[in-house]
Parts: sequence; structure tokens; C-alpha cells
Amino acid sequence: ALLDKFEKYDLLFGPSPISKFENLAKELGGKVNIYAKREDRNSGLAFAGNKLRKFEYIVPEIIAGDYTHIVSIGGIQSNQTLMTIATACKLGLKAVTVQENWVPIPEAEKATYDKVGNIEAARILGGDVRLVPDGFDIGMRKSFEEALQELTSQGFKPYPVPAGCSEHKYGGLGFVGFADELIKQEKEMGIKFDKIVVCCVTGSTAAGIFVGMAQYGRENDVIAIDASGKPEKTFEQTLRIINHTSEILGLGKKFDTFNFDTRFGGPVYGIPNEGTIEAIKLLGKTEGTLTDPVYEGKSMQGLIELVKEDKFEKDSNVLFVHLGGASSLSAYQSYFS
Ligand SMILES: Cc1ncc(COP(=O)(O)O)c(CNC2(C(=O)O)CC2)c1O
Repeated sequence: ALLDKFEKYDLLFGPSPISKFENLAKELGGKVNIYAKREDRNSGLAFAGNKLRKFEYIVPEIIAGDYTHIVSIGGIQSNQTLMTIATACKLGLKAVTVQENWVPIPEAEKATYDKVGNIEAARILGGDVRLVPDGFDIGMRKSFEEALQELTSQGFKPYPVPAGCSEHKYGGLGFVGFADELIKQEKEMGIKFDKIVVCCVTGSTAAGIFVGMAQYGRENDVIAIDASGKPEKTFEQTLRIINHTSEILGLGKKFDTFNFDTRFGGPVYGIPNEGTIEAIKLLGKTEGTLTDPVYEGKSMQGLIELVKEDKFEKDSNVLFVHLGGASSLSAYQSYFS
């Protein structure tokens, strides 16, 4: 495969498992079959999740370059920063995470939002967790640059990993591998997934899956659901990553768009809407599976809505990509009390 020319460092258990959500499908009228590929159960590191697949293609350069720290950035309940720390632990390196005020924290969560869930785990793993007041933006950030400069001036060699690994030159490769893995699983299962529904914020997950499926002429099977609440910037960044990943892979194709549903990212990044909470509860009640109010609750809301709108062919096989994130639920306890 095209991906073979890139070095990979194993961080996952192996192929991530695929669940069948029969009860959910029935609850939605039995019109389609619903499956989920479980990146939320893909590794033994922290709470697992999509970032580890991305780090598998970033770690070789970190090892080769004798870096002393991995530095990354996210919101207070970021999965990215937690998984950066977990990966650093595995490599015997230090981690510095810049965690910004990306979410307008609800009054009822103020006392605990920066103490529970992902940030609690980050501290337990020994991360140097730095809270800064800057607001949400998926691009490159001053606070991030400052942390890098500080470490360099102290004689360390920090390795920068941007938000969601997405602006990293190899950020899309992990999920190209996801697509190759999925094609193998389709053959083993004797099934073809007609549509793939995936959450999209900094873009490299959806971009990788898009490019990976484009190797098989199936890029249009991918439906990215916005959870950034700033869909224009996310669309632009994701499309850029699609074309960059396609180029370094040598796919020899350029793209000018991808399926992007912007209806479910509201009200803002990190705050659920009514439909998000309903989706989390519906999947929970029917399948005993947890999703979170920031990311997968919104992409599950999108999947449910698309089924209700008959956007999927009757009896088609719809694959939900579960990227993790339920570990932040304790920071949103007031939505479920
Ligand atoms: C559980 C979960 N699901 C989906 C996504 C969206 O992935 P992309 O950023 O690759 O589009 C994240 C990202 N999280 C970010 C973070 O800081 O944790 C990068 C935003 C995620 O954590």
C-alpha cells in the first residue's frame, strides 16, 4: 500500500474492533444497518482514541531526533493533550501541554471542569499541564510557540505537535491506515460499508479517512460531521490536509471538496445542543455505549438525523467512527443529572 513507505511506531492493540448497533438501527425504524469502528477501544494507553493512530506516524521522527519533550495544545478537556502525555510516557519522554479556554464553561461545571476527566488523567500521568486563558482556534497559537521557546531556551529539545496532530505534515497518515484496515475487515466480514460517518474538528481524522478511501475510489462514502462550531475554518483546514496527505502519499489526485455536514456543531465548540444530549442518551440506552458532548455525541446526532431524513439508501450499511472522548463526560455532569 502507498502508506508502506512511511515508518510507523505501534501504539494500538491491532485492528480496532467493529460493533454492530442492531438495537439503535431498530429504534430508528430498521431502515439501515449501523456499525461502529471502535477507535475508543484501540489501545491500552489512557482512554485510547483517534489521536494514537495519528501518533503512530509521528513518533518515529520524535525517536530519531533525540527530542526531550513532546509539546501539544488543546482545550482544558482535550483528548489530544492527554494522549500526547500518554505517548510521551510510553517513550520515556516528558510532555508539556498548553490547554486553552476553548469552551465557555457552563456555570454548573465551573468548579470541576479543570479538575476531572481528561485533565485529571493528564496530571496523573505526570504531564506538565499549563492552563492559559486564550480562546478557541484550531490554528497555530502564540501560547504554543511560547512553550516551545521556553523549553529550547532551557536547553531542551521539544517536539511540537499542533492541535489534534492535524497541521503536522504526517497528521493525515494514521487514518489513511484506518481505511486500509477497514477494507481488510470488510473482506473478512463479507460486508461493504456504504457510508462512513466521522466527527471533524481539526480535520486530520476525516482527511485521512477520505484520502484512504480515495485509494479505492470511495472518498464519497465519507461524511464528516462538524463539531468545531466554526465550519468554514474546519472545512478549509480539512480540505488542505486532504490534498497535502494525498500529495505526500503519491495518490496523484487533488480534491476541491468533501461531504461535510455543518448542522450539528452548535451552539459552539465544546458545548452540546439538545440533539447532542438526546443522541448520547439514545445510543447509551440502546447499545450501552458512551459518547461525549464535545465530539462523538455530535457525530452520532448527525448519523441519527441523516437516518431520519432517509439520506441513506434502504438496507445500506452505515459505519459510525467512534473516536473516543467519553472520558470528558464527568466535566459535563450537569447535562445528565
Ligand atoms: C474524541 C474525539 N473525536 C473527534 C475529534 C475530531 O478529530 P479531528 O480533530 O482530527 O477532526 C477529536 C479531536 N480532539 C481535539 C482535542 O484537542 O482533543 C483535537 C481537537 C476527539 O478528541
